[in-house]
Amino acid sequence: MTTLEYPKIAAGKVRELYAVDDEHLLLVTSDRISACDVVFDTPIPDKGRVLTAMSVFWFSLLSDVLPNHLVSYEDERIPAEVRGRALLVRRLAMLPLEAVARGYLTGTGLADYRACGRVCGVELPPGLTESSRLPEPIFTPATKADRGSHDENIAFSDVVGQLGRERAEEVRDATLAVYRRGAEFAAERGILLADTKLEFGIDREGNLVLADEVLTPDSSRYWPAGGYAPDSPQPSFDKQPLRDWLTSPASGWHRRDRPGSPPLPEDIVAATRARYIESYERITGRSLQDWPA
Ligand SMILES: C[C@H](c1ccccc1)n1cc(-c2ncnc(N)c2C#N)cn1
Repeated sequence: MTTLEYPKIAAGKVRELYAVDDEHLLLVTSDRISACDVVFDTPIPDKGRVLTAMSVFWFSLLSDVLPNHLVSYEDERIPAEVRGRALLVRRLAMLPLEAVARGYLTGTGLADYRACGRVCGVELPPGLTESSRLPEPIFTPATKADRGSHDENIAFSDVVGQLGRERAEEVRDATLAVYRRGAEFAAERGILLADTKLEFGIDREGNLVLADEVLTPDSSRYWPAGGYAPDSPQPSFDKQPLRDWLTSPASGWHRRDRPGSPPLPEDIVAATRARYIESYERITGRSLQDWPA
C-alpha cells in the first residue's frame, strides 16, 4: 500500500490523516515546519521521524496515566514511504477542544493575564511577568480553530457546557496529569515544557483516550532549562534558529506584507534539524538512528 491508496480525511499544517479501515487511521507527520504562522516549503529532514518517535516514547511513559490511541509504528499497513514518521492509531470520536496545560506564563496566556489577571477564568496572583513559572500548572482549554485562524481560550465552564461536568473534569485532570509527568521528566533532562496542547477522543467503550501527538516540540513549548529567566521571552529549544533568521534582515521576510514563505538556507535547515534531534535524544536517552526510517 502507499498513502495515496488510503483516503485522506484531514490535513493540518505539517500532518495528514488517512483512513485505513473502519477502526484505524494513519497519522502521518511530514518534514514541514511552521513558525511565526508561516509554513515553509523547505523541509527539515527527519523532523517527521523525531516527532513520531517522540510521541511513541511519551505514550509509553504515560500508559499508566490513561490509555492512548497508538496501535503501531511498524505495522504492515504502514506504507514504506512514510515508515518512521507515521502511526497506525485507533479511530476515536474526537473531543472538539484543544486541551492545554500551562506551567509558565507566555503567549495568549500572558496576554489574557495582562488584560484581566486571569487565564481561561483561572485567577492568577499579581506580579507575574513574561515566562513566569506559575504557582502550579493550570488547565487552559481552547476552541479548535479553523485552518488559518488561532484557537480561542475558553473557560472550564464552557468545557462543562460542551462535555458535561464529569467528562470535563476527566479531561482537565488527564491534561494536568500528562503535563505534570512530562514537565517533571523533561526538566530532569534540561528541557522546560512551558505548556502543551493535547487532543482526546472517546473509544467505543466510552473511555477517554489520549490521541494526536503528545508532548512534542510542535505541540508544546520546549525551553532550554539552562539560562531560564522570567521577565523576558525564552528561546525555543527547537525553532529559535529559524525564528532568529526569519526576523533578521537576511531573510527578506517582513511580517507586515508576509510575501509567503522564503526558502530556508542550508545552515538554518541543518541547525533546526539538529535541535529537533537533540530534543528527542535528550528526552528519551535514545539515538534517532535506532528509530525506523
Ligand atoms: C487534529 C488531528 C489531525 C491530525 C492530522 C492532520 C489533521 C488533523 N486529528 C486527529 C484525529 C483523529 N480522529 C479520530 N481518531 C483519532 N485517533 C484521531 C487522532 N489522532 C482527527 N483530527
